[in-house]
Amino acid sequence: MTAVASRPQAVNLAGVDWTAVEDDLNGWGAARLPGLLDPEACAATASLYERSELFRSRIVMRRHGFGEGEYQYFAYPLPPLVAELRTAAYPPLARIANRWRARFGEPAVPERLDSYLADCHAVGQTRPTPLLLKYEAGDYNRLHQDLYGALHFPLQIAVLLSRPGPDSEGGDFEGGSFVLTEQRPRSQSRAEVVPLAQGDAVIFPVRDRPAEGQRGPYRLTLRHGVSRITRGRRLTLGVIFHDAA
Ligand SMILES: O=C(O)CCC(=O)C(=O)O
Ligand SMILES: [Fe+2]
Repeated sequence: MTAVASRPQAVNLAGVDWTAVEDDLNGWGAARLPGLLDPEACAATASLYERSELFRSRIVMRRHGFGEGEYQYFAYPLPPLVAELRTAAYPPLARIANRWRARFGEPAVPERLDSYLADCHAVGQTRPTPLLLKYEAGDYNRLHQDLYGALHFPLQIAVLLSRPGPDSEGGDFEGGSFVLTEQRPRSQSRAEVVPLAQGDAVIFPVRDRPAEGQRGPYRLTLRHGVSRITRGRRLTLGVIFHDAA
């Protein structure tokens, strides 16, 4: 058993104010969860990157034009901490997602992750999507959307596992900001940089979010990425709720 497996309280979701999360998502397109993982859980999760038997595939970003750096998708069964985070964060996020879907007259997604994944599996989206990303100095992640088939859950989470800051202050890396862009239809994009400390999470829309126009709701299109890492190494845990085709 890993240290992660033996600490079921490692995911600190109990104190989250989901109303504030929803307000932040509706207000500016992202919500920060400070200290979702403690430093020990961050280090234990980051160390999983070396355990290739835990993953179903490894992606070298340059080969696909995605940027510089690499990531690995976990295999099922997910490590306990990752499974716990995906399962526990799903219901409150589904409630937010369903209020968004209702504004467009779309049917609700299931209230529980296992039911939602059954829907994914029924349309051939069976491969797990939670991932660990690893960037070294000079690496970056181009603005993108994590869509893997016809079904997508509207929200996702990324957790910073490394310590930002200069070496002299114990930081693991510098640069490497989490960036979101948001585009109105037929308009220019707005960028939002989300400052993250080690263990902080950011919740953000996978593809779009509703905004209220004069003739009813319309969609703002979002993309996310990471600016260039200028020193050191930066690891992230990505939690995507839909499985992949
Ligand atoms: O490394 C990051 O902060 C972004 C990761 C990402 O693209 C994702 O989790 O989908
Ligand atoms: Fe992503």
